[in-house]
Amino acid sequence: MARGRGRQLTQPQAIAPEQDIEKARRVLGHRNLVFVGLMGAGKSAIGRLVAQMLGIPFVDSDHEIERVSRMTIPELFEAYGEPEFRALEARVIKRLLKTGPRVLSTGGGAFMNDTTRAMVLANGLSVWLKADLEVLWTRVSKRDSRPLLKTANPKQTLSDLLDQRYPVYAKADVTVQSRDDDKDIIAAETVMALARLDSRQETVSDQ
Ligand SMILES: Nc1ncnc2c1ncn2[C@@H]1O[C@H](COP(=O)(O)OP(=O)(O)OP(=O)(O)O)[C@@H](O)[C@H]1O
Ligand SMILES: O=C(O)C1=C[C@@H](O)[C@@H](O)[C@H](O)C1
Ligand SMILES: [Mg+2]
Repeated sequence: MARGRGRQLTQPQAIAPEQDIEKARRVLGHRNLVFVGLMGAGKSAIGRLVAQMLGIPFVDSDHEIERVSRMTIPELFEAYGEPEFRALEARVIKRLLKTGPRVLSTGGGAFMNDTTRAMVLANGLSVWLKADLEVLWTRVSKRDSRPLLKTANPKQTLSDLLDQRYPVYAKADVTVQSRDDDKDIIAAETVMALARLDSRQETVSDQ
């Protein structure tokens, strides 16, 4: 009993308040909650948890691309190159955005594509999971499944991508800091950030 209380006291943010979950669902409506951000930011891991918290389905565009093409992402890059991959990614995301509500975690480059970004901004609610280079590097260096990081100096490549992409990811509707805290905490913070959008709408319509 005492142990249970202790856990609650040390991790209070890991559970979003029920009224915030309700507000977040209301804000989302029938749209997709679209996670964007660099490789390793946690779009897939946190997106899945947020979907569980909101009680809505989860889909990952990288997995969906692999499912429809019956190829892995490294194989697609190898066989067709990045432009073809981006075109396929845009088609898959366009289709996924038609069904909601759900959580859609995208591949790291999806929101950089003008067509995909315009579709996401028009039809979804976007969340940028923002993380520091060191956090990202610790995570992505554990696996070598990212074709864009198959370079002579992958950490420098990741740093360059961060410089290029962060101004564009910043166009997302909401930004949440991803860091080495418990994944449930980051997921709960996302839900609470969505709930705050609902309060803003109420404030505006009340005036
Ligand atoms: N808050 C966290 N604490 C610890 N590990 C985390 C956290 N968030 C994510 N991770 C881990 O980091 C790794 C990368 O996360 P994930 O695959 O979700 O990133 P991603 O943004 O989907 O990357 P990609 O663009 O390559 O698909 C995974 O092993 C995941 O479990
Ligand atoms: O950041 C990127 O451009 C990518 C991230 C991954 O999720 C994959 O979509 C692919 O490896 C490209
Ligand atoms: Mg992912």
